[in-house]
Amino acid sequence: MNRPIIQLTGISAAYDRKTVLEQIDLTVYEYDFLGVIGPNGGGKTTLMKVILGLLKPSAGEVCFFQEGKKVPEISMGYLPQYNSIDKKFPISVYEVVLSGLNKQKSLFRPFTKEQHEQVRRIISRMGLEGLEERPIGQLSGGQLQRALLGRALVSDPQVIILDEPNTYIDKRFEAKLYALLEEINRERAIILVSHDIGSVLQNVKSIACVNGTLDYHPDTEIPTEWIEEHFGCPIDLLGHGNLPHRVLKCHNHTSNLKNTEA
Ligand SMILES: Nc1ncnc2c1ncn2[C@@H]1O[C@H](COP(=O)(O)OP(=O)(O)OP(=O)(O)O)[C@@H](O)[C@H]1O
Repeated sequence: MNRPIIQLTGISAAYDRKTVLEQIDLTVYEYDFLGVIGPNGGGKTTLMKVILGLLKPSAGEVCFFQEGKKVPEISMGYLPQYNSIDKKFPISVYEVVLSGLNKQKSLFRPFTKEQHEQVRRIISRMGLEGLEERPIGQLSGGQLQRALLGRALVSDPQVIILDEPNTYIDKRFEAKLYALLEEINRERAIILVSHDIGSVLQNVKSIACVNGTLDYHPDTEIPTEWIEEHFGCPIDLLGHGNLPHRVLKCHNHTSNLKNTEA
């Protein structure tokens, strides 16, 4: 078994007085490919914000590990939700990818030659050559997603967190995206938030279902009956391959925080 890199223990999170996540335990391993699924508003993005350190949990602990030793932080790349991106922002593909290195840049110093080379390598790996100077507002959904994936990857982080990377891309590009993610997963862990349970089950190694609480499944050998019993979230299941198309029933999480004021 690979070693843990991220460990969440007893995590709760709230906005103002509204509790969104309660008593979450989760371990992410080296070279893990964790699919995070759950209904709208279930707290998936909030969980990612807690992992990224963008939101302080109201309870619990987030620990990081490197080569089996506890460390204060690990490097993480983040691809935010498509609808959180301002497509009118006047920034080119090259600048978007380069911005993924901001944390590694010395203050008041320009980017180094090596950093620019790294940006060019990633642009080529993402299949975006020739589009370097194009403003993001003039990209297709798939091209923009690849630019954002390049931004998440350019710093060579230990884990990348992708929040709905398949939004607004067609099924043909989705297959390419998963092929690319499989390749990336040979080098680092991936946490993938997605509504598309069918694709997630086919591509990831482990599953976390988030709906206020978290239901973890260490593999994806999940029988349909198990999905019905445990994943009973009101999510559209867009089935692929052997998975049937169905809309799931009510969820079986131990608590429903939707209307709970902490
Ligand atoms: N900044 C915020 N301030 C107040 N409430 C918030 C904030 N962000 C999210 N929420 C609320 O927290 C709950 C969980 O939101 P979150 O975005 O984590 O869910 P999600 O599972 O990622 O949803 P979706 O699938 O729709 O992206 C929702 O009820 C949402 O309205």
